[in-house]
Amino acid sequence: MGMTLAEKILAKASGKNEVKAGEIVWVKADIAMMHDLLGPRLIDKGFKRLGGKLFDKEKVVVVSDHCTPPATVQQADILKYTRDWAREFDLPYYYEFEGPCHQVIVEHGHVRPGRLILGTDSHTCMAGGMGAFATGIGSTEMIGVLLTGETWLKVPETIRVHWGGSIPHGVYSKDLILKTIKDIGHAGATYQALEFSGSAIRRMSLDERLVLSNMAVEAGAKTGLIEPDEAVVHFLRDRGIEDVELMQSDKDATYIRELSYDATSLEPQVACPHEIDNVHPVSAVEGQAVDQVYLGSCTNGRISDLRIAAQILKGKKVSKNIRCLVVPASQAVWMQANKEGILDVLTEAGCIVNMPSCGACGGFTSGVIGAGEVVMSSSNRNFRGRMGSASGEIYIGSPATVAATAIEGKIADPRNYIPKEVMI
Ligand SMILES: CC(C)[C@H](C(=O)O)[C@@H](O)C(=O)O
Ligand code: SF4
Repeated sequence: MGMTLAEKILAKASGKNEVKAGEIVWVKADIAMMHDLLGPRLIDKGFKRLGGKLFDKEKVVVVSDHCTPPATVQQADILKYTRDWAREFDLPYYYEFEGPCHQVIVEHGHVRPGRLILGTDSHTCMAGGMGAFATGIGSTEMIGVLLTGETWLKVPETIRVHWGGSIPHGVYSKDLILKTIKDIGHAGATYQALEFSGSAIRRMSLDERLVLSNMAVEAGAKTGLIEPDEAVVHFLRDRGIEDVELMQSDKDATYIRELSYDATSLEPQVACPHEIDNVHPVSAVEGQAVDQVYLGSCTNGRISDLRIAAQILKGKKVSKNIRCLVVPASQAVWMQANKEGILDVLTEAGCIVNMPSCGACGGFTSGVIGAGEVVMSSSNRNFRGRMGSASGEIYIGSPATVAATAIEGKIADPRNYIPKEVMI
């Protein structure tokens, strides 16, 4: 019987020829990833009590991103703890101040098609956009992975999400995933995998694909996969990685559910407070006043996102009534944006460019919101208190919607600001 991509990767990770949804398998991790907040400081005691020997330090990646730069003494202590731990175990892959872990592990070539990636963060699923089976696990579970390199997983059923047609002017992958989550619901794909397919997805850049897989968990999914293709091969080849296996779902694979859309008629979408599936077309919320806009995060802080924002904001000014924070998703993105003059364009327009970090996205550092403040954000979550005060309100949309909103100080339709010929 045919297998889905998720089943194929888990078959490989469990050393079997075939697995099927519902089966419980022991799997070997190709990468075990932790970050500062849910990493060493939480696992160290238990890990050492059980022997304290890493299964393979080449497969362990630690990224300090949530507490960078530290806003409190407690965060500074967490950073120091994490750094000391990485030194104690002589980890070859410890990254600090480089940006959110999910982006950093992609850029450094740890994410490859067919790999099983386990991380102590819910958005680990982002790596599925490169054709890996990637999922978040708890810190306690990570102790077992660090000691043995293994864990058990139930093979998930797969929902196929097909986006045919072509994406219209002013609409982006963020709009596709918001519409998808609206229909599935924020818990509608619990313990299932999403697999994105169709002509609209095939034509997307890797940057755009990663937005879809990043947000799979917002529908409750275990992971979000996209069949890897030449774009992934080129990306890895640029990083000196040649040996890339392009696995695909079999034609006769079984899906638990199939959703089919035509992207051609999609409008920009906005998730309204306080749930990510409370999604409406931008026309329904246009004019809603905001206090802050935030362009960043592992969801939508990549170079293509910054390019879109710069196209919209070039020669214009951010509304005087708001703060506009721009946070590149990594140091590499920051440097590329600098080289292209994007940071100048954004700064001249009145944006504040912060260092790559989880800071404002999760309400940890630089950029938290106060009581009753309203934000338009390019990130992935809008529950109460996510970015600071529990009485704040968060709207989520594409980088283009965020940039257009920055100009008006009110939620705005990006299609009014993008020259027709500019598409990514
Ligand atoms: C801090 C952590 C619990 C968290 C996650 O796991 O997703 C964070 O990265 C987020 O985006 O909310
Ligand atoms: S969603 Fe936000 S807080 Fe979570 S890893 Fe990404 S950037 Fe960091």
